[in-house]
Amino acid sequence: MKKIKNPFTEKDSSRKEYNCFGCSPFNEMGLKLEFWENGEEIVAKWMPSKSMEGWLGVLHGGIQATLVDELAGWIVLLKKNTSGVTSSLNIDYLKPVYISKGEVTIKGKLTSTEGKIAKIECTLLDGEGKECLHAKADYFCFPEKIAKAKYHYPGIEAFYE
Ligand SMILES: CCCCCCCC/C=C\CCCCCCCC(=O)SCCNC(=O)CCNC(=O)[C@H](O)C(C)(C)COP(=O)(O)OP(=O)(O)OC[C@H]1O[C@@H](n2cnc3c(N)ncnc32)[C@H](O)[C@@H]1OP(=O)(O)O
Repeated sequence: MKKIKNPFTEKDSSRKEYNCFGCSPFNEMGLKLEFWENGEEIVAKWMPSKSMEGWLGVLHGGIQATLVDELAGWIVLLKKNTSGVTSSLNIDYLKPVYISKGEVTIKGKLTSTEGKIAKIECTLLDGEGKECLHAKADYFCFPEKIAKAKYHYPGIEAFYE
């Protein structure tokens, strides 16, 4: 698997301005996600902690939703070569994600594009590899020019060494 570079950390102003709850390494409260590419799939691994709990021992469903939403956002950056915003997110919570089972894996891919909407599917596997969540996300994609001018999209080459 190929590690994806996070180009948003590289500007001088990043520490002050780059605060994405999902992926900024500078946001103390955030999830600090990092990403890998495996062919068509984008993959992240993340360690759940007690502070992210809902029901006793179970990873909060809102955090699970954030994990797949963030992954889908990066799938747009990497596979649509632009930036976008979540237009809809549908989640089937199939099994509880027990924090005690350790590191979860989130993976997903672009399945189709309908006009400005990228259709993305993601799964979340618990520490034992069991599929606990399946998500379908629709992402509204900005034209690349707008993404560059308004949304700090750095161009696809910035994500690779
Ligand atoms: C120095 C460091 C900097 C770092 C920077 C940060 C890096 C972060 C890195 C990585 C992050 C990636 C991961 C993200 C994960 C999180 C995702 C989220 O949480 S997203 C938030 C939740 N979602 C929403 O808030 C959507 C709310 N919904 C909407 O805005 C609308 O419903 C929308 C866009 C989904 C559909 O709206 P319609 O159906 O009306 O579509 P139409 O009219 O075609 O366009 C809407 C707007 O799009 C722009 N637009 C579209 N096409 C354009 C074009 N050709 N030219 C210019 N603008 C265009 C325009 O501004 C337009 O807005 P007008 O109302 O006209 O102001």
